[in-house]
This record gives sequence, C-alpha cells and structure tokens, in this order.
Amino acid sequence: MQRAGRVVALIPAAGMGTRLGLPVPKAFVMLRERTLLQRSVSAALASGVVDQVVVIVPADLAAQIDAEYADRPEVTVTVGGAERSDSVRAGLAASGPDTELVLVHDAARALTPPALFADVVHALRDGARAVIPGLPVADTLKRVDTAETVLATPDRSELRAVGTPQGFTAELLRHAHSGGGDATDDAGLVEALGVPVQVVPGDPLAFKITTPFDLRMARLLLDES
Ligand SMILES: Nc1ccn([C@@H]2O[C@H](COP(=O)(O)OP(=O)(O)OP(=O)(O)O)[C@@H](O)[C@H]2O)c(=O)n1
Ligand SMILES: C[C@](O)(CO)[C@H](O)COP(=O)(O)O
Repeated sequence: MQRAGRVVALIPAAGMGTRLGLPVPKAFVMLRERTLLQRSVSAALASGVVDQVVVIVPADLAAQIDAEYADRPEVTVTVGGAERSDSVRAGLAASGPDTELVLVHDAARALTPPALFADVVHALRDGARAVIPGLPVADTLKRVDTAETVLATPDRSELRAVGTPQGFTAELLRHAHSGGGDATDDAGLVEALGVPVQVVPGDPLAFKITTPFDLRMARLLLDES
C-alpha cells in the first residue's frame, strides 16, 4: 500500500545517562566535536525520508537547544519526562496532526547510518504498521532468577537484539501510548495491543551508547572513518 503522509522522527534525548557516569545528560556528551543528539538529528535528516524531527530534551536545556535549531524549521524542540516512554509521549504531542508515520530514535544511538531510517520507512510504506530493526544475537543468553541462578537457556535462533529507529503508523503509536504505560521500547506497547511488529535487518553501527565502553567504542569507530 502506498502512503505519502508526513514522516516525523522523535528523538528522545532527555535521559540522564547514569550508566555513562558523566556530569552531562547523555545526549549532550561530545563525540568528536558534535554531541550525540546533533549526530542523531543529522542522521535522521540525511536519510531523506524524514519531514520533521522532534527532539525531546531535559527542561533546563530546552531554551538552549531551541536556539541552536532556530534556523531549522524542520526541527522542533520539546521537554521530556521522567521515563523514556514519557519523553516519547511528549514528542508525540509535539508532532503535527498531519503526521502519518512516526520513527522513534534514541539520541544515544548516535552512529546510526541514515539508510536505516530509510529501511524502516520503506517497510512501513510496504504495508507494515510497526517496524523495528533487529540483529541476531552472538552470545548464548540465559534467563536467571534474583540470585543469578540460571533458570533457562532460550533458543537464540529465535531472539533478536532490537534497536531504533522503530517505526509505526502515527495512529497506532498514539493508540499504544494513549493509556500511559511504560515499556523498554515502543514496540512493546504495540505488541501489548496484539498488533504484529515486523523486524527488519538492523545495523551494528546503531548500537546504543550506554556505558563508558560504548562511548570509547564510538570514538574509536569515528577515528577509523
Ligand atoms: N526519561 C528519559 C529517559 C531516556 N530518554 C532517552 O532515551 C534514550 C535511550 O535511553 P538510555 O540509553 O537508557 O538513556 P538513559 O536513560 O539516559 O541512560 P541511563 O539508564 O544510564 O540513565 C536516550 O537517548 C535517552 O536520552 C529520554 O528521552 N527520557
Ligand atoms: C528502545 C531501546 O533502545 C531498544 O533497544 C531500549 O530498550 C532503550 O533502553 P532504556 O534503557 O529502557 O532506555
């Protein structure tokens, strides 16, 4: 089915990044002269499939980031909430009513290739209502109890490590978030509605910069490029 409506990328950047252990909210950490957020906004716009970017930032940085993007009418800045899902809902509220497709993309996945945004949008335009990038897992995964005793070894051939951008029809994502609720990703809220979620091949460069090791890895990758 062909869809031609507006595509909005929501970029949650309001997290504190406690696992990174730096005195700056994670999205504002510098990665070779540009912040994680700046890199993620650029990647979304460079994809050629995104009409509007909504960045969701901590309240005390909103005026500064708004000024930074003052000459970019395609970039809107809004204030996030306590949990990632709250920040996504703030971004949805700031998206125009004419939005047809929404991509939710972590600012923390700062090295994501623009082509991944296009892959997700193409799968939506082919008719899927929910699309997420996923990669096979290389490690054997164990389910454990609170004492770290192994309970089970899931069959890893059935598992995917999923990232962002996660794409949805705007109608579906608004419905999934309408009851509030929290999930570690947006697809989780859609799954709870019983709607099929399609996995497309992810890209290892879209890894989430979460720990000091990840930040070091990102810097090394940029040095290499
Ligand atoms: N209340 C929140 C929490 C997270 N995020 C964003 O969601 C993305 C993924 O979250 P994560 O990597 O877990 O970031 P943090 O929550 O900041 O990290 P930590 O759990 O280490 O504090 C990040 O771009 C982060 O800025 C957000 O916008 N609002
Ligand atoms: C949305 C996400 O990036 C998919 O892998 C991830 O779940 C976000 O993690 P968080 O720690 O809950 O922010």
